[in-house]
Amino acid sequence: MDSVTLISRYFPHLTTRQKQQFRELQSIYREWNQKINVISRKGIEHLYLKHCLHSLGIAKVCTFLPGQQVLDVGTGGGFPGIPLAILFPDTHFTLVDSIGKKIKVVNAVVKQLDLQHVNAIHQRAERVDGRFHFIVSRAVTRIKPFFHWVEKKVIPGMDQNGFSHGILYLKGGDLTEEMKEFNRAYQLFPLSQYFEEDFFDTKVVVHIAIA
Ligand SMILES: C[S@@+](CC[C@H](N)C(=O)[O-])C[C@H]1O[C@@H](n2cnc3c(N)ncnc32)[C@H](O)[C@@H]1O
Repeated sequence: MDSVTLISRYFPHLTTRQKQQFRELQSIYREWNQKINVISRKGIEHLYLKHCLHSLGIAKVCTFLPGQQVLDVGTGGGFPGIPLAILFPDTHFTLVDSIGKKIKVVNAVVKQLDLQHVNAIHQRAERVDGRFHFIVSRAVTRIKPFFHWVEKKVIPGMDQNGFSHGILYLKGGDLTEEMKEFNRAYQLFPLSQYFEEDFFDTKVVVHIAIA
């Protein structure tokens, strides 16, 4: 199944421009990954399943609205921020990472895809200024320290769909211990309820409401 067919299967309303942007990602990452390693070799082979579709799991849980601000913490090569930004062209995205060369790759992707609603910053998450409706992330740290880094950066409230602002974190595997140390309410959304590939069997989105 080619790249866009996989994404379109679960997101059937993509525009021609969005399909083209997803299609272009593979060659852009292949080219940049030779200079600066941001995705493992295996990851590049499975770019659309393990990086793009996984990132878009967040979109199955929450539809970002025009004008909302979303922060991607520890974006690395741009995940989950870049696929989400392609899907939501009217939402503003800030992608941060503490490693400058990763932000260099993200900036190249942003430029090549002409994603004018995306801003990439070389910064530690704890030091980012600004306030956001949602904070997204994958594979950066445990939920408890992550929450302390970012909780004050969320604009408390609820969107017009009744979904609380807050954190949307992509996690996998057994979360029992990790969530036990986190003394706050949260909700888990298993991605297997949206995507049928085995890869998603243990994957979840953790939503921490800051209302
Ligand atoms: C394993 S990578 C994950 C990258 C990307 N989120 C993904 O899933 O492909 C973790 C990233 O988090 C970044 N990172 C770790 N601590 C950070 C912090 N305090 N502020 C900003 N970035 C951080 C690292 O530089 C690294 O790029």
